[in-house]
Amino acid sequence: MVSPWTIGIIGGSGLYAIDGLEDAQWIPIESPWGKPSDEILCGRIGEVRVRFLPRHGRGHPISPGELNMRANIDALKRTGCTDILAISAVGSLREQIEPGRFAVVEQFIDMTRGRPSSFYGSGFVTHVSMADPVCPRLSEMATKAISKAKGKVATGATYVAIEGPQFSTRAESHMFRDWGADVIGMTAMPEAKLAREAELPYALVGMVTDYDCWREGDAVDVAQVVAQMQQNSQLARDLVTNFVKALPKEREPSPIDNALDDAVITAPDKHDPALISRLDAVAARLLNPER
Ligand SMILES: CSC[C@H]1O[C@H](OP(=O)(O)O)[C@H](O)[C@@H]1O
Ligand SMILES: Nc1ncnc2[nH]cnc12
Repeated sequence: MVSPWTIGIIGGSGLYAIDGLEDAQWIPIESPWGKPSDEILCGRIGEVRVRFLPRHGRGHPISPGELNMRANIDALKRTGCTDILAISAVGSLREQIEPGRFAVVEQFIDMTRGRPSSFYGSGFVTHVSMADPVCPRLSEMATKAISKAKGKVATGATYVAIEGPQFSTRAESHMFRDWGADVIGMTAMPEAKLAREAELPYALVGMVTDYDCWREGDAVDVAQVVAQMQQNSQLARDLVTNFVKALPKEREPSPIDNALDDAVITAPDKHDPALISRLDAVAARLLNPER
């Protein structure tokens, strides 16, 4: 029996492939939002359909601020994803969240600037709730999958997204700690917002690669991140396999499946047909209820 789950995996720095995909094929997906980061690796693990997208593209050609996150989320939705598990390299802002540990993210602080952060706008004005930005069900399953892979895990983390591509200054790093952030990265925003706008439950696992620069004498560099990523990449792959294999047979509906209910404020006679046509995948449930 085919599973009701189709899991989108967004692989971050160092995670450019996953293990154990059957019938795997890289498929180019066209999106009205432009070019996704790469083709999507489509296959299945057991009965579960899996869609894998390397966030920065294979070989990491795309910088965080230049990622076309709208195209990425739209493309995952077009391949039938019901849910997204995203994985990111992160710096730690807490002594007890040491490099090598996985941090399951619960909240975000968005310090990115000038990135297209919504599918909606004039002609279809929409305000979704981001109070609880991740799907608790996916986060819990991810936590169990990390533990099963014998990875160390911290839950309930707050992720601050910076614009990058430069790492933070020490003053910023201290400020983010004072604000309550636990981990730092450059990519999960607006990715998580866009997933919510596309009614896709989303969870984020941070792979801690460094202590950023708030500790006396510490400063992060790419070599450090890559070395730690290499040490942990098998664990990250195991976590993905464990996560998919442990999905329940049934998929109970999630409130995030209906995130657009009560979110659209523009009157139907003021809709912009050009925008509506680009929303054919992300707002399909609302716009084509008979599908
Ligand atoms: C290679 S260090 C900085 C780079 O790593 C993280 O990417 P991702 O979240 O896709 O794993 C961070 O956000 C930066 O883009
Ligand atoms: N310290 C850091 N700051 C921003 N992004 C990161 N990705 C990995 N480590 C990071």
